Amino acid sequence: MATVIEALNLTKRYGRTIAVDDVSFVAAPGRVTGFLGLNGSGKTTTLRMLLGLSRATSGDALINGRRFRNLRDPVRQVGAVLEQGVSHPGQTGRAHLTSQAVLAGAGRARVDHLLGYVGLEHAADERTGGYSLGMRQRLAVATALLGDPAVLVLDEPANGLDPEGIAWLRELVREHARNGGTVLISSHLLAELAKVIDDVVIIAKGRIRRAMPLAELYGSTAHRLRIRGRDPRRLWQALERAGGQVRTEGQVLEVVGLSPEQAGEIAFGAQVPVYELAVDTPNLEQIFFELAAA
Ligand SMILES: Nc1ncnc2c1ncn2[C@@H]1O[C@H](COP(=O)(O)OP(=O)(O)OP(=O)(O)O)[C@@H](O)[C@H]1O
Repeated sequence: MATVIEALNLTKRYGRTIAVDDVSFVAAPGRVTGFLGLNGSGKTTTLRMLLGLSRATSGDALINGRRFRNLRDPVRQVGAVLEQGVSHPGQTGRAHLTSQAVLAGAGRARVDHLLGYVGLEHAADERTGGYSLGMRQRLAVATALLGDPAVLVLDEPANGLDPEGIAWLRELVREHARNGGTVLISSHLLAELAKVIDDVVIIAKGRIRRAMPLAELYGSTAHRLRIRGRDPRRLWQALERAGGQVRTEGQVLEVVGLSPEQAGEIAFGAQVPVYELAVDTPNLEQIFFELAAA
């Protein structure tokens, strides 16, 4: 069955601090939802409530309509990679996975399959204390997948992964969603995250700033032009007269509020030869910082 993650007016207070303030969003099946926030914005607190590790002050965090603690067989429904994955350093990767497999009702064949799937087959019998951060992340991903859950909650899963590992993770996440699964993923690697997510939820100071498809977020953001001409001052004045908002980076003007066609015509009308005109496509990092700082 398709499984939805829902936060409904979720609030968490620690004394006078409101860590999470009336947060609502949905992560839908068949889609990858990015959860973005600066340090201290309330991401981890939200995810912990979702996973039954912390109790909401008010509101609800639901997986398929139920609170985590009311889920039947939670490890078969939800797999999670949280920061600082837990494995005993003296245990081998295989032993760790095998002990966790008992909880998930998974057999040895599944353990072997997952060790291969996450690329740890060669290190499976080494102690995890000797694993690199990236290898520990791979083991955490394997652990999350043990019960073959429809929902994956991944908090900074790319930590410590090399470029190959990041590409592997991207494919894993996309495939999970293609197969109808629900993925909620947080990462501070925004350019990478933008390649993998369908929907975006941005949280700042405990409150949701945006929750929408990524394409819609891009569409709602003003495109920025970069224009360089022979006489920047004259060009600036002409663009402003036509309603553009202009900033400058030395010789290059940054313009919001005009199309490239309009800017080109305005420059022509002002008799300023244009040497360069480019449209900056909105990028997640830029949009995020503007929203997170506001
Ligand atoms: N156990 C706690 N007791 C008191 N305050 C807390 C506790 N846990 C979190 N907070 C506060 O709640 C706010 C949100 O913290 P949270 O860890 O959820 O942020 P975050 O977005 O996950 O940050 P990071 O990216 O650094 O993990 C912060 O102001 C933090 O100091």
